Amino acid sequence: MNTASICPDPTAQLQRPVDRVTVASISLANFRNYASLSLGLDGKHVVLTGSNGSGKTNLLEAVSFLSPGRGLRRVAYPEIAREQSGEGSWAVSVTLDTPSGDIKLGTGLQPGPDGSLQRRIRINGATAKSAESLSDHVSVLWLTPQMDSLFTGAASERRKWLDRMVLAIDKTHGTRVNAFEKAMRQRNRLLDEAPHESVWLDGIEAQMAEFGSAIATARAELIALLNRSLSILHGEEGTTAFPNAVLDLEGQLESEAFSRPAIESEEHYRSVLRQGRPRDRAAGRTLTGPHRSDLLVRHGPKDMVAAKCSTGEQKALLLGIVLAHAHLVSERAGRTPLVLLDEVAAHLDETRRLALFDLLDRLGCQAFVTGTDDRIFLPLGERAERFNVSCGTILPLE
Ligand SMILES: Nc1ncnc2c1ncn2[C@@H]1O[C@H](COP(=O)(O)OP(=O)(O)OP(=O)(O)O)[C@@H](O)[C@H]1O
Repeated sequence: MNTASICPDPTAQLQRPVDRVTVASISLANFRNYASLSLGLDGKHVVLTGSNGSGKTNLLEAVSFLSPGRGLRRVAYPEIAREQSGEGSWAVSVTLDTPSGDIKLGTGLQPGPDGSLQRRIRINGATAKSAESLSDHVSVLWLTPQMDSLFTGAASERRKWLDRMVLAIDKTHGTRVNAFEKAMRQRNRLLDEAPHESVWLDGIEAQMAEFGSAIATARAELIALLNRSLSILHGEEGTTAFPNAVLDLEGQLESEAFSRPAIESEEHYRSVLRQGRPRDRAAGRTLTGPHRSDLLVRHGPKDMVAAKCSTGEQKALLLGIVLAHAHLVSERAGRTPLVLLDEVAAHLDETRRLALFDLLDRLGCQAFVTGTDDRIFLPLGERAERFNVSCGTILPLE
Protein backbone atom coordinates (compact mmCIF):
# COMPACT_ATOMS: atom_id res chain seq x y z
CA MET A 1 0.00 0.00 0.00
CA ASN A 2 1.16 3.51 -0.77
CA THR A 3 1.73 5.10 2.63
CA ALA A 4 3.97 8.01 1.68
CA SER A 5 2.76 11.31 3.01
CA ILE A 6 5.04 14.10 4.04
CA CYS A 7 2.05 16.11 5.12
CA PRO A 8 -1.61 15.14 4.71
CA ASP A 9 -2.62 18.71 3.91
CA PRO A 10 0.17 20.60 2.13
CA THR A 11 -1.59 23.93 2.66
CA ALA A 12 -1.89 23.49 6.43
CA GLN A 13 0.16 25.93 8.51
CA LEU A 14 2.29 24.48 11.26
CA GLN A 15 2.31 26.55 14.41
CA ARG A 16 5.04 24.84 16.36
CA PRO A 17 7.99 26.90 17.63
CA VAL A 18 11.23 26.51 15.72
CA ASP A 19 14.43 25.64 17.63
CA ARG A 20 17.64 27.28 16.48
CA VAL A 21 20.36 24.68 15.86
CA THR A 22 23.93 25.84 15.31
CA VAL A 23 27.41 24.34 15.12
CA ALA A 24 29.27 25.23 18.32
CA SER A 25 32.48 23.48 17.37
CA ILE A 26 33.88 21.36 14.59
CA SER A 27 36.96 19.12 14.52
CA LEU A 28 38.44 17.44 11.50
CA ALA A 29 41.04 14.69 11.27
CA ASN A 30 42.69 13.68 8.03
CA PHE A 31 39.93 15.42 6.05
CA ARG A 32 41.12 16.51 2.59
CA ASN A 33 43.73 19.28 3.09
CA TYR A 34 43.12 19.41 6.88
CA ALA A 35 45.53 17.19 8.83
CA SER A 36 43.67 18.25 11.96
CA LEU A 37 41.46 21.20 12.77
CA SER A 38 39.58 22.36 15.81
CA LEU A 39 37.29 25.34 15.41
CA GLY A 40 35.03 26.90 18.05
CA LEU A 41 32.06 28.94 16.82
CA ASP A 42 29.65 31.28 18.56
CA GLY A 43 26.37 30.53 16.74
CA LYS A 44 26.56 33.41 14.25
CA HIS A 45 26.89 32.97 10.50
CA VAL A 46 30.32 31.69 9.47
CA VAL A 47 32.17 33.56 6.72
CA LEU A 48 35.14 31.69 5.26
CA THR A 49 37.38 33.61 2.88
CA GLY A 50 40.74 32.76 1.40
CA SER A 51 42.49 32.16 -1.87
CA ASN A 52 41.49 29.46 -4.36
CA GLY A 53 42.31 25.96 -3.16
CA SER A 54 42.77 26.99 0.49
CA GLY A 55 40.11 24.64 1.93
CA LYS A 56 36.86 26.67 2.16
CA THR A 57 34.68 24.17 0.27
CA ASN A 58 36.37 21.33 2.15
CA LEU A 59 35.05 22.72 5.45
CA LEU A 60 31.54 23.03 3.99
CA GLU A 61 31.83 19.48 2.70
CA ALA A 62 32.74 18.30 6.22
CA VAL A 63 29.56 19.93 7.58
CA SER A 64 27.53 18.36 4.74
CA PHE A 65 28.50 14.92 6.08
CA LEU A 66 26.14 15.59 8.99
CA SER A 67 23.42 14.47 6.59
CA PRO A 68 22.84 11.09 4.93
CA GLY A 69 24.57 10.53 1.59
CA ARG A 70 27.93 11.32 0.09
CA GLY A 71 28.17 14.98 1.01
CA LEU A 72 27.99 18.04 -1.18
CA ARG A 73 30.54 16.78 -3.71
CA ARG A 74 28.96 13.32 -3.90
CA VAL A 75 32.31 11.53 -3.97
CA ALA A 76 33.35 8.10 -2.78
CA TYR A 77 34.29 8.22 0.93
CA PRO A 78 37.92 7.04 0.49
CA GLU A 79 38.66 10.08 -1.70
CA ILE A 80 38.18 12.35 1.30
CA ALA A 81 41.10 11.04 3.34
CA ARG A 82 44.09 13.39 3.24
CA GLU A 83 46.35 12.07 0.52
CA GLN A 84 49.60 12.88 2.30
CA SER A 85 48.60 10.77 5.32
CA GLY A 86 48.73 7.48 3.41
CA GLU A 87 45.72 6.32 5.44
CA GLY A 88 42.15 5.86 4.27
CA SER A 89 40.40 6.97 7.44
CA TRP A 90 39.02 10.43 8.20
CA ALA A 91 36.73 11.95 10.81
CA VAL A 92 34.40 14.89 11.34
CA SER A 93 33.19 15.69 14.88
CA VAL A 94 30.68 18.42 15.59
CA THR A 95 29.02 19.78 18.71
CA LEU A 96 25.60 21.23 18.01
CA ASP A 97 24.15 23.92 20.21
CA THR A 98 20.39 23.37 20.58
CA PRO A 99 17.78 24.74 23.04
CA SER A 100 17.64 21.29 24.66
CA GLY A 101 21.42 21.12 25.15
CA ASP A 102 24.54 20.14 23.27
CA ILE A 103 24.51 17.21 20.85
CA LYS A 104 27.75 15.56 19.75
CA LEU A 105 27.77 14.09 16.26
CA GLY A 106 30.62 12.23 14.65
CA THR A 107 31.07 10.70 11.24
CA GLY A 108 33.89 9.41 9.12
CA LEU A 109 35.52 6.45 7.52
CA GLN A 110 36.95 4.20 10.20
CA PRO A 111 38.27 0.61 10.28
CA GLY A 112 35.58 -1.92 11.21
CA PRO A 113 36.15 -5.16 13.22
CA ASP A 114 37.50 -6.89 10.08
CA GLY A 115 39.86 -3.99 9.36
CA SER A 116 37.93 -2.74 6.33
CA LEU A 117 37.00 0.95 6.25
CA GLN A 118 33.34 1.73 6.89
CA ARG A 119 31.34 4.91 7.32
CA ARG A 120 30.70 5.31 11.03
CA ILE A 121 28.10 7.52 12.70
CA ARG A 122 28.24 8.43 16.38
CA ILE A 123 25.57 10.35 18.22
CA ASN A 124 26.39 11.51 21.74
CA GLY A 125 29.11 8.87 21.93
CA ALA A 126 26.96 5.91 20.85
CA THR A 127 27.29 4.23 17.46
CA ALA A 128 24.23 4.83 15.29
CA LYS A 129 22.97 2.20 12.85
CA SER A 130 22.64 4.48 9.86
CA ALA A 131 23.35 7.98 8.62
CA GLU A 132 19.58 8.60 8.54
CA SER A 133 19.76 8.90 12.35
CA LEU A 134 21.66 12.17 11.91
CA SER A 135 18.44 13.64 10.48
CA ASP A 136 16.87 13.36 13.94
CA HIS A 137 19.24 16.10 15.12
CA VAL A 138 20.24 18.32 12.23
CA SER A 139 19.40 19.12 8.62
CA VAL A 140 22.02 20.43 6.23
CA LEU A 141 21.12 22.19 2.96
CA TRP A 142 23.53 23.55 0.39
CA LEU A 143 24.07 25.44 -2.80
CA THR A 144 27.37 24.88 -4.63
CA PRO A 145 28.81 26.04 -7.97
CA GLN A 146 28.36 22.46 -9.28
CA MET A 147 24.60 23.07 -9.09
CA ASP A 148 24.78 26.01 -11.52
CA SER A 149 23.91 23.74 -14.46
CA LEU A 150 21.00 22.08 -12.69
CA PHE A 151 18.29 23.63 -14.86
CA THR A 152 20.07 22.99 -18.15
CA GLY A 153 21.61 19.61 -17.31
CA ALA A 154 20.24 16.07 -17.15
CA ALA A 155 16.82 15.34 -15.62
CA SER A 156 18.47 12.69 -13.42
CA GLU A 157 20.37 15.44 -11.56
CA ARG A 158 17.13 17.36 -10.90
CA ARG A 159 15.48 14.16 -9.67
CA LYS A 160 18.40 13.56 -7.28
CA TRP A 161 18.08 17.15 -6.03
CA LEU A 162 14.34 16.76 -5.58
CA ASP A 163 14.80 13.47 -3.71
CA ARG A 164 17.42 15.08 -1.47
CA MET A 165 14.96 17.86 -0.69
CA VAL A 166 12.30 15.26 0.20
CA LEU A 167 14.84 13.39 2.32
CA ALA A 168 15.43 16.50 4.43
CA ILE A 169 11.84 16.32 5.66
CA ASP A 170 11.19 12.58 5.32
CA LYS A 171 14.12 10.39 6.27
CA THR A 172 12.47 7.24 4.91
CA HIS A 173 12.55 8.55 1.34
CA GLY A 174 16.05 7.18 0.60
CA THR A 175 14.97 3.64 1.50
CA ARG A 176 11.98 3.93 -0.80
CA VAL A 177 14.11 5.17 -3.73
CA ASN A 178 16.67 2.38 -3.23
CA ALA A 179 13.94 -0.27 -2.99
CA PHE A 180 12.29 0.98 -6.20
CA GLU A 181 15.57 0.99 -8.12
CA LYS A 182 16.45 -2.50 -6.91
CA ALA A 183 13.03 -3.86 -7.96
CA MET A 184 13.32 -2.14 -11.35
CA ARG A 185 16.73 -3.72 -11.99
CA GLN A 186 15.26 -7.12 -11.15
CA ARG A 187 12.31 -6.55 -13.52
CA ASN A 188 14.59 -5.45 -16.37
CA ARG A 189 16.72 -8.56 -15.90
CA LEU A 190 13.70 -10.86 -15.70
CA LEU A 191 12.11 -9.34 -18.82
CA ASP A 192 15.35 -10.05 -20.63
CA GLU A 193 16.10 -13.53 -19.28
CA ALA A 194 12.72 -15.03 -18.37
CA PRO A 195 9.88 -12.90 -19.82
CA HIS A 196 7.29 -15.66 -19.35
CA GLU A 197 7.78 -15.92 -15.60
CA SER A 198 4.59 -13.93 -15.03
CA VAL A 199 4.24 -14.81 -11.34
CA TRP A 200 7.71 -13.44 -10.62
CA LEU A 201 7.05 -10.42 -12.74
CA ASP A 202 3.74 -9.81 -10.93
CA GLY A 203 5.56 -9.84 -7.59
CA ILE A 204 8.34 -7.51 -8.69
CA GLU A 205 5.92 -5.13 -10.38
CA ALA A 206 3.82 -5.03 -7.20
CA GLN A 207 6.93 -3.85 -5.33
CA MET A 208 7.76 -1.31 -8.02
CA ALA A 209 4.19 0.00 -7.92
CA GLU A 210 4.26 0.30 -4.12
CA PHE A 211 7.57 2.15 -3.93
CA GLY A 212 7.14 4.03 -7.22
CA SER A 213 3.81 5.54 -6.29
CA ALA A 214 5.16 6.38 -2.82
CA ILE A 215 8.10 8.22 -4.43
CA ALA A 216 5.78 10.09 -6.77
CA THR A 217 3.45 11.05 -3.92
CA ALA A 218 6.31 12.28 -1.73
CA ARG A 219 7.79 14.34 -4.58
CA ALA A 220 4.42 15.88 -5.48
CA GLU A 221 3.81 16.80 -1.84
CA LEU A 222 7.29 18.29 -1.48
CA ILE A 223 6.65 20.45 -4.54
CA ALA A 224 3.31 21.68 -3.19
CA LEU A 225 4.95 22.53 0.15
CA LEU A 226 7.93 24.18 -1.50
CA ASN A 227 5.72 26.35 -3.73
CA ARG A 228 3.92 27.46 -0.60
CA SER A 229 7.21 28.27 1.19
CA LEU A 230 8.42 30.16 -1.89
CA SER A 231 5.32 32.37 -1.74
CA ILE A 232 5.61 32.91 2.01
CA LEU A 233 9.32 33.76 1.89
CA HIS A 234 9.52 35.79 -1.29
CA GLY A 235 5.89 36.95 -1.72
CA GLU A 236 3.58 35.80 -4.50
CA GLU A 237 5.71 37.36 -7.23
CA GLY A 238 9.00 37.19 -5.39
CA THR A 239 11.25 40.19 -4.81
CA THR A 240 13.44 41.87 -7.38
CA ALA A 241 16.33 40.00 -5.81
CA PHE A 242 14.61 36.62 -5.77
CA PRO A 243 11.93 36.17 -8.43
CA ASN A 244 9.53 33.51 -7.39
CA ALA A 245 10.27 30.08 -8.83
CA VAL A 246 7.28 27.89 -9.61
CA LEU A 247 7.94 24.17 -9.36
CA ASP A 248 6.12 21.32 -11.00
CA LEU A 249 6.66 17.66 -11.87
CA GLU A 250 6.52 16.44 -15.42
CA GLY A 251 5.86 12.82 -16.30
CA GLN A 252 8.39 12.70 -19.14
CA LEU A 253 6.97 9.32 -19.84
CA GLU A 254 6.65 7.60 -23.11
CA SER A 255 3.27 6.25 -22.07
CA GLU A 256 0.48 8.76 -21.61
CA ALA A 257 -1.07 6.14 -19.34
CA PHE A 258 1.26 7.18 -16.51
CA SER A 259 0.34 10.82 -16.53
CA ARG A 260 0.52 13.17 -13.56
CA PRO A 261 -2.89 12.51 -11.93
CA ALA A 262 -2.25 8.78 -12.11
CA ILE A 263 1.31 8.95 -10.85
CA GLU A 264 0.33 8.44 -7.24
CA SER A 265 -1.96 5.46 -7.93
CA GLU A 266 -0.27 2.18 -7.06
CA GLU A 267 -2.91 0.08 -8.82
CA HIS A 268 -2.70 2.13 -11.99
CA TYR A 269 1.09 1.95 -12.12
CA ARG A 270 0.98 -1.82 -11.58
CA SER A 271 -1.37 -2.28 -14.53
CA VAL A 272 0.75 0.06 -16.71
CA LEU A 273 3.79 -2.08 -15.91
CA ARG A 274 1.94 -5.30 -16.71
CA GLN A 275 0.67 -4.00 -20.04
CA GLY A 276 4.04 -2.50 -20.88
CA ARG A 277 6.03 -5.75 -20.62
CA PRO A 278 6.45 -6.39 -24.39
CA ARG A 279 7.42 -2.79 -25.06
CA ASP A 280 9.83 -2.59 -22.08
CA ARG A 281 11.38 -5.92 -23.07
CA ALA A 282 12.01 -4.60 -26.58
CA ALA A 283 13.48 -1.39 -25.16
CA GLY A 284 15.63 -3.31 -22.67
CA ARG A 285 14.46 -1.10 -19.80
CA THR A 286 11.38 0.09 -17.93
CA LEU A 287 9.94 3.05 -19.79
CA THR A 288 7.37 4.23 -17.27
CA GLY A 289 7.77 5.29 -13.68
CA PRO A 290 9.10 7.96 -11.35
CA HIS A 291 12.61 7.33 -12.69
CA ARG A 292 11.47 9.11 -15.87
CA SER A 293 9.89 12.19 -14.28
CA ASP A 294 11.47 15.61 -14.20
CA LEU A 295 11.40 18.62 -11.92
CA LEU A 296 10.23 21.65 -13.88
CA VAL A 297 11.18 25.09 -12.62
CA ARG A 298 9.76 28.29 -14.10
CA HIS A 299 10.64 31.91 -13.46
CA GLY A 300 7.25 32.95 -12.04
CA PRO A 301 7.02 36.65 -13.01
CA LYS A 302 8.42 36.01 -16.51
CA ASP A 303 6.51 32.75 -16.93
CA MET A 304 9.62 31.29 -18.53
CA VAL A 305 11.31 27.93 -18.02
CA ALA A 306 14.37 28.33 -15.80
CA ALA A 307 16.69 26.80 -18.41
CA LYS A 308 16.03 29.77 -20.70
CA CYS A 309 16.76 32.39 -18.03
CA SER A 310 20.11 34.21 -17.80
CA THR A 311 22.91 32.72 -15.70
CA GLY A 312 22.30 35.29 -12.95
CA GLU A 313 18.56 34.68 -12.99
CA GLN A 314 19.10 30.92 -12.74
CA LYS A 315 21.38 31.47 -9.74
CA ALA A 316 18.75 33.70 -8.09
CA LEU A 317 16.03 31.10 -8.75
CA LEU A 318 18.20 28.31 -7.32
CA LEU A 319 19.10 30.33 -4.25
CA GLY A 320 15.45 31.30 -3.78
CA ILE A 321 14.48 27.61 -3.81
CA VAL A 322 17.24 26.62 -1.37
CA LEU A 323 16.13 29.36 1.05
CA ALA A 324 12.46 28.35 0.66
CA HIS A 325 13.54 24.79 1.38
CA ALA A 326 15.24 26.05 4.55
CA HIS A 327 11.94 27.69 5.52
CA LEU A 328 10.08 24.43 4.87
CA VAL A 329 12.59 22.30 6.78
CA SER A 330 12.40 24.68 9.78
CA GLU A 331 8.65 24.37 9.78
CA ARG A 332 8.49 20.60 9.33
CA ALA A 333 11.40 19.60 11.56
CA GLY A 334 10.71 22.31 14.14
CA ARG A 335 14.38 23.34 14.01
CA THR A 336 16.49 25.49 11.73
CA PRO A 337 18.75 23.76 9.21
CA LEU A 338 22.41 24.61 8.61
CA VAL A 339 22.71 26.34 5.23
CA LEU A 340 25.95 26.01 3.24
CA LEU A 341 26.40 28.59 0.46
CA ASP A 342 29.58 27.96 -1.47
CA GLU A 343 30.78 30.88 -3.60
CA VAL A 344 27.26 32.23 -3.84
CA ALA A 345 27.59 35.80 -2.58
CA ALA A 346 30.25 36.85 -5.08
CA HIS A 347 27.92 36.04 -7.97
CA LEU A 348 25.17 38.30 -6.70
CA ASP A 349 24.94 42.04 -7.29
CA GLU A 350 24.88 44.19 -4.16
CA THR A 351 21.06 44.38 -3.97
CA ARG A 352 20.71 40.61 -4.16
CA ARG A 353 23.53 40.12 -1.66
CA LEU A 354 21.89 42.38 0.90
CA ALA A 355 18.55 40.66 0.24
CA LEU A 356 20.27 37.32 0.86
CA PHE A 357 21.67 38.50 4.21
CA ASP A 358 18.20 39.79 5.19
CA LEU A 359 16.56 36.49 4.24
CA LEU A 360 19.11 34.56 6.31
CA ASP A 361 18.10 36.78 9.25
CA ARG A 362 14.42 36.04 8.65
CA LEU A 363 15.10 32.32 8.49
CA GLY A 364 17.12 32.46 11.70
CA CYS A 365 19.42 29.64 10.57
CA GLN A 366 23.20 29.49 10.78
CA ALA A 367 24.76 29.89 7.33
CA PHE A 368 28.29 28.96 6.25
CA VAL A 369 29.30 31.19 3.35
CA THR A 370 32.52 31.25 1.32
CA GLY A 371 34.28 33.64 -1.02
CA THR A 372 37.68 34.96 -1.95
CA ASP A 373 36.95 38.57 -0.97
CA ASP A 374 36.06 39.25 2.65
CA ARG A 375 34.78 42.77 1.91
CA ILE A 376 31.53 41.62 0.32
CA PHE A 377 30.54 40.07 3.65
CA LEU A 378 31.16 43.21 5.71
CA PRO A 379 27.43 44.16 5.66
CA LEU A 380 26.81 41.06 7.79
CA GLY A 381 28.63 42.96 10.59
CA GLU A 382 28.05 41.47 14.04
CA ARG A 383 25.77 38.80 12.58
CA ALA A 384 28.77 36.78 11.36
CA GLU A 385 32.12 35.44 12.49
CA ARG A 386 34.74 35.91 9.80
CA PHE A 387 37.66 33.54 9.22
CA ASN A 388 40.60 33.36 6.88
CA VAL A 389 41.28 29.95 5.38
CA SER A 390 44.81 29.19 4.29
CA CYS A 391 46.34 25.82 3.37
CA GLY A 392 44.27 23.78 5.79
CA THR A 393 44.30 26.25 8.68
CA ILE A 394 41.46 28.55 9.73
CA LEU A 395 42.11 31.74 11.71
CA PRO A 396 39.66 34.42 12.86
CA LEU A 397 39.77 37.73 10.97
CA GLU A 398 39.93 40.87 13.08
N1 LIG B 1 42.02 13.97 -0.31
C1 LIG B 1 42.73 15.10 -0.32
N2 LIG B 1 43.93 15.17 0.32
C2 LIG B 1 44.64 16.31 0.35
N3 LIG B 1 44.25 17.45 -0.23
C3 LIG B 1 43.09 17.45 -0.89
C4 LIG B 1 42.27 16.28 -0.98
N4 LIG B 1 41.17 16.58 -1.70
C5 LIG B 1 41.31 17.87 -2.06
N5 LIG B 1 42.45 18.40 -1.58
C6 LIG B 1 42.95 19.79 -1.72
O1 LIG B 1 42.14 20.68 -0.98
C7 LIG B 1 42.40 21.98 -1.47
C8 LIG B 1 41.28 22.90 -1.13
O2 LIG B 1 40.12 22.59 -1.82
P1 LIG B 1 38.77 23.44 -1.67
O3 LIG B 1 37.88 22.92 -2.74
O4 LIG B 1 38.27 23.45 -0.29
O5 LIG B 1 39.26 24.91 -2.04
P2 LIG B 1 38.50 26.30 -1.93
O6 LIG B 1 39.14 27.08 -0.84
O7 LIG B 1 37.03 26.09 -1.84
O8 LIG B 1 38.90 26.92 -3.33
P3 LIG B 1 38.10 27.69 -4.47
O9 LIG B 1 38.05 29.13 -4.03
O10 LIG B 1 39.00 27.52 -5.64
O11 LIG B 1 36.78 27.03 -4.64
C9 LIG B 1 42.74 21.81 -2.94
O12 LIG B 1 43.99 22.40 -3.18
C10 LIG B 1 42.85 20.30 -3.14
O13 LIG B 1 43.96 19.91 -3.86
